[in-house]
Amino acid sequence: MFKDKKQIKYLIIYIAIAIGFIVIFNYGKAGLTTKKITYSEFKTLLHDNKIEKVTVGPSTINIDPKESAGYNGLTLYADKVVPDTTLVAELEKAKTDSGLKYDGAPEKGISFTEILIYYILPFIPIIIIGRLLFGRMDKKMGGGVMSFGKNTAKLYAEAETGVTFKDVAGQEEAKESLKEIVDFLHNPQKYVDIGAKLPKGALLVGPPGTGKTLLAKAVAGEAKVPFFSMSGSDFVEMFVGMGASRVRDLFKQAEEKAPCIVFIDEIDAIGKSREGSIQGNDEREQTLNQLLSEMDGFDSSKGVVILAATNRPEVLDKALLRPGRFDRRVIVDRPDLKGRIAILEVHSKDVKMDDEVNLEAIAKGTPGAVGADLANIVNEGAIRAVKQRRRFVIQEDLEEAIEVVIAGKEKKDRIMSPKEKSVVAYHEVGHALVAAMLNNTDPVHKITIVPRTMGALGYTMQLPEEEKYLVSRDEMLDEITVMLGGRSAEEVEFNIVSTGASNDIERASQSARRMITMYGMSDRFDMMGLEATQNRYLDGRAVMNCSEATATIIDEEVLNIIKKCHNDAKDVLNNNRDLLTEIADVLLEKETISGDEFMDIIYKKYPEKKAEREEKEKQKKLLEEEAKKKKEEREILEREILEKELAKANEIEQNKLAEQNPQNDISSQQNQNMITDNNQKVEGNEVNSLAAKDNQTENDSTENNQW
Ligand SMILES: Nc1ncnc2c1ncn2[C@@H]1O[C@H](COP(=O)(O)OP(=O)(O)OP(=O)(O)O)[C@@H](O)[C@H]1O
Ligand SMILES: [Zn+2]
Repeated sequence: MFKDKKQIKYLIIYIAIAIGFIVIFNYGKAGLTTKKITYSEFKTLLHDNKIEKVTVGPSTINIDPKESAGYNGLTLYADKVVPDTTLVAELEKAKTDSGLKYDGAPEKGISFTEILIYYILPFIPIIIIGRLLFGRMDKKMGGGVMSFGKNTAKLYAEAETGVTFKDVAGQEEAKESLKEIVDFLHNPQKYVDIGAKLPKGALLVGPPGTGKTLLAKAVAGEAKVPFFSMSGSDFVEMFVGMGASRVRDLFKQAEEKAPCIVFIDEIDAIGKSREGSIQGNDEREQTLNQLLSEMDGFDSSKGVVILAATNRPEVLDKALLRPGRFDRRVIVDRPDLKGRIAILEVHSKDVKMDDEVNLEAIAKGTPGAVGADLANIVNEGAIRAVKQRRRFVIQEDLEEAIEVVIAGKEKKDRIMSPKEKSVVAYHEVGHALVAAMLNNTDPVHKITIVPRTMGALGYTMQLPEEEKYLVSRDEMLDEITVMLGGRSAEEVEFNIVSTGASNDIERASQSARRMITMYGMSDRFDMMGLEATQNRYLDGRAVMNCSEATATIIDEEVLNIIKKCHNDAKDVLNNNRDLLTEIADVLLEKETISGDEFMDIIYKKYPEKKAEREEKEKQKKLLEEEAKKKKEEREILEREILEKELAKANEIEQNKLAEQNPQNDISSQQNQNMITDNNQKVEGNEVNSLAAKDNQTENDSTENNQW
């Protein structure tokens, strides 16, 4: 009920004020109109004839003094302590002397007026203050203690996000599909007039950190409309029925502020499919139903557009994806090389960089990284520059930042025994050497045995020479062999096995399994699909799709692959014991060696490898040039086709106009312009769809053999 400390603080203040009021009122009862005096003082007043009236009760005596007694109208009372046998005689005497009135009274109960004054009245100001306090709190924090249903909780509203499409880099396809929504928000009437059905919602789908939230904000920013955002998990937080009422409130607010963007992050938290859940989750279902009916209910011509983000589109309820709801799907995938360069550029805009900094190299070194990672790398680099008292970020800062983001900070103070250090060195060189000797592997970029905070005792970094969208069977096998090369080196050199290879083993087994179950790379099962990806955008988790008997055979096949690769790795290392020792010694001495240093040692023994590498690089350059030329040719061709079509369309249109209206030259001219405009738009779209790449991200792009 109390969501944070602030709320508890308010409650304490409230109670304190309440107690204060009660004390004041009760003090008033005791001390403001009555005064206690001693029994002897009472007797003195009585003898001096200064009393108007006395009422004798079982335990107290109430006294109304005369004005001459000087008590300013206070009522007095005294405790009746001792049995006073002469009291009645004295009262009788005073009655004759000065007309005193006296009476006996039973101990009286509390009268209704007293209850009203002393016990009810004080609560009125308390209630008023309480309402004021909590009312204010509601407004500040939304949905506070006194208004459970009213939703503003965690609703995050921005009048203007200030984010534009320029801030989102490398998501060109996604931006293209969202531009339409921006245009619609700018000018809904245009669409209404022509009778076009307007988009109600779009679903942004992609892995975490690729910029879905950023894109949604950019749509709002470009259209200059308010941005409401809420996370799916906030809807299903508190009590049953809350979620639905929050949805209702959210839409009510949005309609008041239309045109605007409503962004629901993690929509899978409420939008999970209702089928298949036997138990059912009433709260979530209610919330989802409310969302569906709100989406159906609102009038899209007002200009409310709902954007939702998820990285698990496959679990969403089909009803959410039907026309009129989230019928558009915008893929926000991991950026490719070009995208990564662009993202790095965006984030280094406000960072002072040395002229030598090569962002392309950084982008090449981070296959698989998403926008959030890259933003993080630039920032880590800047922090490192500050630490080293430099005014500019240099390439080295960024290189180091990549490693910090991948493997954690260096832990130079960890002391390892020389024996352990040597095991780690051989392990890493094992990975690197196997990679260098096999044909279908990525070049080694760096080998290090400086421990890192994220558990790595050392690692070997390989970087692909170019963006890869497809991985062949041979490449997968060689990759597995490289992963197993670390442990193999320990065996070959020390004839021991250690716990250090657990991560290698896990990844190798996973790759081997996928080869069989998902990629159709085994003879035994041919192209039979045995596993289905469940979670393409999150972690690629898969579910088995076969009988138990088959699963047993799959295990056998996985084991066969692993055994073969393990043996291959050991063979490579046994054949190159000299290199293994030499490089391990260098690594133990230097702790980190670069890919070039490493390859130089290899080239001494295998000069032909050097020639091979050079040949490869030459080929690559040629290919690049060819691709560039082809692209230019294609553009020229497209332009020619377009021009021809344009001319044809103009001709037809002109002929038509001439028939209809032979005199009116001006309007025909105008129409011609319009046609040109339209055609230009077509051109833009065509170029774009041709440029759209088949962005296949199946390959495991992190190639760091952590130990
Ligand atoms: N394409 C991009 N261009 C520029 N910056 C980006 C891009 N993608 C991500 N970022 C950076 O990463 C941060 C996090 O991105 P964002 O929160 O939008 O990711 P998301 O896809 O919504 O992630 P999640 O699914 O975890 O919510 C952004 O604030 C931004 O700094
Ligand atoms: Zn390893």
